[in-house]
Amino acid sequence: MIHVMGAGAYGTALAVSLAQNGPVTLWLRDKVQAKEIQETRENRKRLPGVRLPDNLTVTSAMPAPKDGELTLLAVPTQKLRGFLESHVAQLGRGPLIACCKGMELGTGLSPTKVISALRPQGISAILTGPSFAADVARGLPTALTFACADAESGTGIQAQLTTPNIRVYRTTDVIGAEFGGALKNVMAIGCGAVIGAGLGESARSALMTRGFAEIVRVATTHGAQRDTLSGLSGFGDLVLTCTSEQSRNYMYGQSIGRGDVFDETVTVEGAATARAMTQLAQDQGLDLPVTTAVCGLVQGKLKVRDAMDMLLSRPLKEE
Ligand SMILES: NC(=O)C1=CN([C@@H]2O[C@H](COP(=O)(O)OP(=O)(O)OC[C@H]3O[C@@H](n4cnc5c(N)ncnc54)[C@H](O)[C@@H]3O)[C@@H](O)[C@H]2O)C=CC1
Ligand SMILES: O=C(CO)COP(=O)(O)O
Repeated sequence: MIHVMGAGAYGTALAVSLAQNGPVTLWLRDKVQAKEIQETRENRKRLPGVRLPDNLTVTSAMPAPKDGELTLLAVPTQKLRGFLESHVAQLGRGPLIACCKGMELGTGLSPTKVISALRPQGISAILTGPSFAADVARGLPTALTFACADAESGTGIQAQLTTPNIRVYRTTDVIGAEFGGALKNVMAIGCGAVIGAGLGESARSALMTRGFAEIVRVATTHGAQRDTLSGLSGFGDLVLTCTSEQSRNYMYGQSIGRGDVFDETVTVEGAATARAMTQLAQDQGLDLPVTTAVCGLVQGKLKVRDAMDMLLSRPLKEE
């Protein structure tokens, strides 16, 4: 049995795909909604048009995972601490696998660090990489990174997370996987803003590339390996998110660029992460020009043109 916590778009999609291997429980906090999804076999709110397989059970009763059973945490990064504070005692001693991308506002902590802070014993790991929920749920091919500091346990979990349409690669570089996944969303907001403001695709390419250099710089400063950042969870997800209109971060950026209002209920991880990383950069004396510019955009303190001018007028240097 695999347990998935959070029936948002991604939690539901992962549950659907994993159910190809065996029984899965999908937990959500709202009793009425859980009953409706379990009965209609569809998560109309978050993942419309996808029929849930028979061996996927949707419930609002918190399951009690047995030792060794995997629990996937698919709530947004900024909600992870609150979720764990309420439920960590019930989750047992099995591996807890974050399926979210971001850094926590206020602490600058990554998802696995938040998990370890609330449950110091046991494995905390992360599943990340380029994949839209709708693609995963429809059985389209995807490749993800599973990062677990313990190589032996990681190998076993990698096999359990692999499904007919999700090919899972393994790494022990948790820091690299988490920084790549968190910061690609920040860059996607910036790229969306560039396109929304009509600055052109050449400008977007410049921003993506310099954004990637920034991700590598900050992540390696924190101990990440370059290879991880060039892989699925870094470069791979950056490309997907900065170029696809399926991405909420990218579309949020576009709305900033156009000066439109964006639906505040939509999950946009990069907005809080830009603020968390800008704070971290200030505390640690790091230079993160793109992230800082995106932070200015999401806080409404900068216009896209001014942000671009700021980046373009920095001192000239070697690439
Ligand atoms: N949607 C996608 O295509 C992908 C999403 N992700 C990541 O997955 C994570 C979740 O995103 P989505 O599922 O798309 O978001 P979503 O907005 O579709 O759903 C979030 C869910 O979390 C639940 N939730 C919020 N706070 C909670 C709490 N304290 N306790 C229990 N449940 C809580 C909400 O009720 C909602 O159902 C994010 O970090 C995102 O970056 C990763 C890859 C793809
Ligand atoms: O992380 C994602 C794709 O890998 C989903 O991106 P958005 O959260 O921007 O929709």
